[in-house]
Amino acid sequence: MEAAVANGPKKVDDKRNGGVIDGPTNPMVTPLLTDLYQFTMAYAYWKAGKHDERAVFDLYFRKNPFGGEYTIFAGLEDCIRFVAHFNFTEDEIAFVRATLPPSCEDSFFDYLRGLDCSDIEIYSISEGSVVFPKVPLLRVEGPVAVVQLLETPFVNLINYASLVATNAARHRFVAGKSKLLLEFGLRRAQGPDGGISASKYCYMGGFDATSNVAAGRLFGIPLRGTHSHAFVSSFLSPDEILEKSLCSCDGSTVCEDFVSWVQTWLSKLKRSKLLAGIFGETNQSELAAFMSYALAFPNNFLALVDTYDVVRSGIPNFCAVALALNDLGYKAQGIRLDSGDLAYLSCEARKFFHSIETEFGVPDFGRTSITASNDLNEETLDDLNKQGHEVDAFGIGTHLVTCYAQPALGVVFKLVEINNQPRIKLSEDVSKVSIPCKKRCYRLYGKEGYPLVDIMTGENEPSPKVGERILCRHPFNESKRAYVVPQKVEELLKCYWSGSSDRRREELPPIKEIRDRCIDQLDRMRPDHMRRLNPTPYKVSVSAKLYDFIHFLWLNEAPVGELQ
Ligand SMILES: Nc1ncnc2c1ncn2[C@@H]1O[C@H](COP(=O)(O)OP(=O)(O)OP(=O)(O)O)[C@@H](O)[C@H]1O
Ligand SMILES: O=P(O)(O)OC[C@H]1O[C@H](OP(=O)(O)OP(=O)(O)O)[C@H](O)[C@@H]1O
Ligand SMILES: O=C(O)c1cccnc1
Ligand SMILES: [Mg+2]
Repeated sequence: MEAAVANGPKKVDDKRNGGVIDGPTNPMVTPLLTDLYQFTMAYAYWKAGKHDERAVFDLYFRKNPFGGEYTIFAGLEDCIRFVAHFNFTEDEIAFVRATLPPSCEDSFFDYLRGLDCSDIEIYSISEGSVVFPKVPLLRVEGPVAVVQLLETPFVNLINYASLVATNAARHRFVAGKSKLLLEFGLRRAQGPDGGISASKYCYMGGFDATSNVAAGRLFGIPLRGTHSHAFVSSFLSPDEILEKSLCSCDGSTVCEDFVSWVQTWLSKLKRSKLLAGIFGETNQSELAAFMSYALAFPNNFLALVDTYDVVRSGIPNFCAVALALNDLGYKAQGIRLDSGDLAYLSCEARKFFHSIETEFGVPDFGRTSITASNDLNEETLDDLNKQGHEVDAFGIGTHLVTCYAQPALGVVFKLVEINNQPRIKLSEDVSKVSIPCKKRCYRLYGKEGYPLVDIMTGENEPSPKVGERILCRHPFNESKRAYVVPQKVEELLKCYWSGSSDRRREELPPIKEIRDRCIDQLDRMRPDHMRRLNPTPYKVSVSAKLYDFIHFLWLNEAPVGELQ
């Protein structure tokens, strides 16, 4: 196994494109990360002399997740990194040999030994795009046995990535653009890879930062964090603080006894006009924890205020420390609420901060940041909005990273053509019938600049043209069709891996660029596709020619029943 994470992923120098492709982020992503049947099929293809037949597979999903009408496509870069490094080590070949029945011929393993993805071509929608059911996210072409070996890892790499990026985008949609969204899910994620992937793809889907340090290092994602209840409850009293001096922010003065200074502020607050009667004796061990944290991080003081009593202790204690820091030229960052009624408590905190700004003339104190966490999800965010709240930042873990509302996206990988012969997979369930042929896919935009419809055509059909009317048909429902005169036509599938051919491939953009694409595309969607309750389905269609062909092939392949 390659020690990719510890020593930095292996690199492949793709000279034709002037770019270096790193190896998979996770060293567990090897050619063995597949289902056994991919190897048994590879052997059977090989034995039948079919292994090099040129196959075309589409990777797509059938239904948008979370009851929505859109999905964010993520995971492409990991697929490309995987194919760029696809080959078997001797150990892996020995394991496959020991796993398959002894009757399998030796030459098959020589064949495996020589395999790589130089004969594979991958056309893909750009990562971070808004995508819809049935439209291929990836079209993978190459020798059937090799493409088949890629099925499971590709579906694995795209399924959760796209699901969690979509979940992040949906949380962003409800929270609103102005809120800071922090992903706090590592401890609750499905294992280390779940945690790392969640941090990466939540950032891609529109979160601002993660608490996951390893993800910050691997992907350059902004890191953020506060502190825990354990830190607060670990202090017993202010007497524990031995080093009490704090230098002012500009270094010009030293406050020799920060602890007493904070106590003085607390007394002033207790006696103040606007705050009188709100609180009495605050919890002194909590105050000690806040003071210690401020002494350690005077520029980044953010206090968790719900360990004992938010209004009677946490907020006044925070304010006393923040005001003492303010006297030394430091600006406190804010508070975190992690229990109770987050709408009510955030409003109480805001009132408290405004009163201090007014009474003590501390500029901007009223705008001190309020972070909320505790089992948040789309519904609670929506509810908080309806009630009215004063939260500036949300820390979200469990529901976000485990995709609590829907655990899988149901991505599939289907053969659509072999040796230039279109293939179809039939099903009693029409939504499961595959769309045959090597296809091109386009997004057509309307007058108002919104995407109107995605259309799939046969590979050799002329592309839709701006200003030219084109008939868009539902792939399976005869009566659903519409003419569209596109104002803009965007071809969706671009070459991201061209094997050893001379075809130019697209660069793999940095994660920040993918995130910007995602945010930008979501912004340009028609609002009724985006709403949470009963969103309008986005139309996915095929050309008239492809429609006719699908139904010709369907009739051709389906046996005619006989009534007795
Ligand atoms: N104003 C609100 N409207 C709707 N849901 C809220 C509101 N405030 C908090 N919540 C949610 O309500 C749930 C409260 O959780 P829970 O019943 O475990 O209480 P708690 O406040 O965490 O108590 P504990 O002190 O035990 O931690 C959380 O999921 C939280 O996100
Ligand atoms: O609630 P989530 O969306 O998963 O966000 C992450 C949670 O993790 C921490 O809780 P902790 O591990 O201390 O557990 P607890 O709050 O459930 O006691 C933090 O205080 C958040 O509440
Ligand atoms: O930094 C935090 O406040 C944090 C990080 C992870 C989980 N809960 C909280
Ligand atoms: Mg919690």
